[in-house]
Amino acid sequence: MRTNLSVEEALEAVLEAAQGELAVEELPLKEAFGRVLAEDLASLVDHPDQDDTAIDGYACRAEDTLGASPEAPVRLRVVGEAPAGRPFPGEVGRGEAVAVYTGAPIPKGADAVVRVEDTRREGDEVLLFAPASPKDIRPKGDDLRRGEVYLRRGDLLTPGRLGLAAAMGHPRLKVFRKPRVGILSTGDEVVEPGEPLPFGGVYNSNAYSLLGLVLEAGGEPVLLGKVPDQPEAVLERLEGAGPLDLLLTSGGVSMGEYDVVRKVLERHGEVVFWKVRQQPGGPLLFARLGGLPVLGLPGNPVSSMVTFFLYGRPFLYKLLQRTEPPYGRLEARALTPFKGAKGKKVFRRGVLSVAEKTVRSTGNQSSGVLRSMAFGNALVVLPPDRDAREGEEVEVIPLTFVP
Ligand SMILES: Nc1nc2c(c(=O)[nH]1)N[C@H]1C(S)=C(S)[C@@H](COP(=O)(O)OP(=O)(O)OC[C@H]3O[C@@H](n4cnc5c(N)ncnc54)[C@H](O)[C@@H]3O)O[C@H]1N2
Ligand code: MOO
Ligand SMILES: [Mg+2]
Repeated sequence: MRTNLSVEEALEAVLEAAQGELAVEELPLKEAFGRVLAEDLASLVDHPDQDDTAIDGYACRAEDTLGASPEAPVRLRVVGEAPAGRPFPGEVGRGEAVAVYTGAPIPKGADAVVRVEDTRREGDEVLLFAPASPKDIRPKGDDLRRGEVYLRRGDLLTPGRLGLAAAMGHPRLKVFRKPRVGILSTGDEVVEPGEPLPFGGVYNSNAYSLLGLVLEAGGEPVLLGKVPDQPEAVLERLEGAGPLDLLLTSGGVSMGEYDVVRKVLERHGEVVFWKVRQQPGGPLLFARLGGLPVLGLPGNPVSSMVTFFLYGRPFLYKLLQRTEPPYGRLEARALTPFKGAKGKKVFRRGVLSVAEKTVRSTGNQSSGVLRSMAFGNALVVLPPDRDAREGEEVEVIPLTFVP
């Protein structure tokens, strides 16, 4: 077993365990939102499929309209119309115009359009107060070209990308199966919300903040409930967990006599590492139980969330072959001081303003104060042995869903 790893070493070990291909399933478009594509998608069509008009107006020949102005309007004969979806069947000749509506193909013979606001209709004729121009013609393939790949294996299906898949003509999409992530809470003191809280008890918040984080990262959470701090109880629940791609346990990984998760995994599994030089989350444990990777998250509510974010989320991204990194990084100016720690990389919770490029502390930074994760939107990263003073530039990891 390795111990006292750096954050980078720990991440490398966790990612090494994210092996194997997730099965692929085919879903109709309406069920594919938020899923990850398992295939490259090429467009089945050109869009627009031919030159079309971006405005409501008249299509004509530009050379017929040169110099048109309110003082010297040009008069054209209207020979027909082309609403979107109903192309004009004929051809536009000299001195002629066709009434066109946004999205309609440009009629044969025309090479320019004038907006309806710059015209006046007079029966079969139209007066143009401005020259027609080709700038409002959207060329064929302006948006999409047939055969070109616009979405790739590993791309998350965001609203825009789901629409793009539809625009390319695909009714069904191949996506990766969601990785199944077990969530097991441990602790004699842990009680489900809704039950009376005994003296010294604490409501089980970890299961639900982890559930949210798993969903956000594209996994399928499998709630395995809560077990007391007894090795037999932990083992029994783990063995009955069903097929999983990753198991999260919360609590029971530190130095205490009743920190049984570590003991169970040492005895019945293989502990890959225990303890990372970071705060919060220092007691993090990573193990294998049979073939199953297990992240033993420290029980403190902030610690379990931060360690999932830093290790569990990249694990799931790798399994899902995501094209985007699991989180971004940026620099911001500290509006408050942030306290570092000796020999440890520190992740303080902050409120980041992207517009101002500033970050301030959420206040009480104890690992037991979950409000810092509920109202903070970023982690402020401090290298070992470094405090940040007010006004200093600091590294920040936004705690938001990366598209
Ligand atoms: N002597 C030492 N004591 C501790 C150390 C250490 O290095 N030496 N490390 C501290 C750090 S850092 C952390 S983090 C915690 C980690 O503790 P465990 O993973 O063993 O977790 P527990 O002892 O079971 O619980 C810790 C804390 O979190 C609360 N908790 C647990 N589960 C939940 C839950 N599902 N929902 C809400 N809150 C939960 C629990 O009641 C405790 O207050 O150890 C330090 N100790
Ligand atoms: O590292 Mo513990 O995770 O601070 O409270
Ligand atoms: Mg403990």
